Amino acid sequence: MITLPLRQTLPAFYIAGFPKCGTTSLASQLRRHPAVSGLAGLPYHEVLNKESHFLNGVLGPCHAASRLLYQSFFPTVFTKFWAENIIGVKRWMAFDACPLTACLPFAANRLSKLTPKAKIVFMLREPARAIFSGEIMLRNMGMPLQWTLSEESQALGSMFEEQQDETQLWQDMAALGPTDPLPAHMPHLLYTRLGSLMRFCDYPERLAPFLEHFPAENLMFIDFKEFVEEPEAVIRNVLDFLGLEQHLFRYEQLPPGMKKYIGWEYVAVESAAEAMIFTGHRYQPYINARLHLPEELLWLRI
Ligand SMILES: Nc1ncnc2c1ncn2[C@@H]1O[C@H](COP(=O)(O)OS(=O)(=O)O)[C@@H](OP(=O)(O)O)[C@H]1O
Repeated sequence: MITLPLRQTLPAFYIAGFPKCGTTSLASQLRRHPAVSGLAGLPYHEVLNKESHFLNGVLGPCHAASRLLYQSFFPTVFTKFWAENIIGVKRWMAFDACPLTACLPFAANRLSKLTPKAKIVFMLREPARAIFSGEIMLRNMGMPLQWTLSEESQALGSMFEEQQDETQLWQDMAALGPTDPLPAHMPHLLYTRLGSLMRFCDYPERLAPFLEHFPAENLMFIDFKEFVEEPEAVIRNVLDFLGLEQHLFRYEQLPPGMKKYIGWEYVAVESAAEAMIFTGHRYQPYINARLHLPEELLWLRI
């Protein structure tokens, strides 16, 4: 709070999603550009200077709209001064790479009020693999999930059935005004239910509010596969999209951010490779059929 008068910045751009689609890796690469800063967070974990969770209610359900509070996440005027006047970059910019943003139906409206000129990058990945990656992350964090994509399940259909409280949550989130308090149980339901992860991957529905609130030329879409295969080319496209100087960025290969580690004690999984193959084959067609991916997004399939 003491430093708040020095924190006058809101994001010039977002990596708004989607969860488990390579957002941490892209954010780490962009932070290496001298004109770019992430959050002024803590150094202990790769996500702490990457994603604010501001719209997810990290400051409490009533504080997910305040410009001043959002500014408190970003670096002070000293960082901007240093970058622009001493290093000599054209324009210094901060960004938030909270991948849940793209999943929140009220986010586009709020971001358009806070930062109408912002540019927004979305990374998309084949849904079954994104969901499986999410499951493993949550299990590794000790989450007692009631569902799994890693085991032969007789109840394939019912496992994917959305529960009433989830359906209600999505209706409530869609109806939120720009400064309304968030539903109190929102973070819990979003992080624990398979239905939520399925909704996250309903890319056309999730992207619709962003297309409504931002001009199309401010939005960029990245195929996770392309990012993995040609990282430097993709990053350089992002630099162009953001108007960042190419010559100030030197590409270096980094370890994949938030990489899956199958280490929880779960009897059905014998190896990460086996679990991946099994998941891809068994659930991928089912998930895609339920999501009704339109023609334009069929490239996401394995
Ligand atoms: N360069 C590269 N090559 C291969 N795979 C990569 C790369 N960068 C990120 N990843 C994979 O992306 C997954 C993590 O995505 P996110 O960083 O968006 O996750 S998070 O939502 O922020 O938790 C996570 O996927 P899984 O390993 O399947 O869990 C990362 O391994």
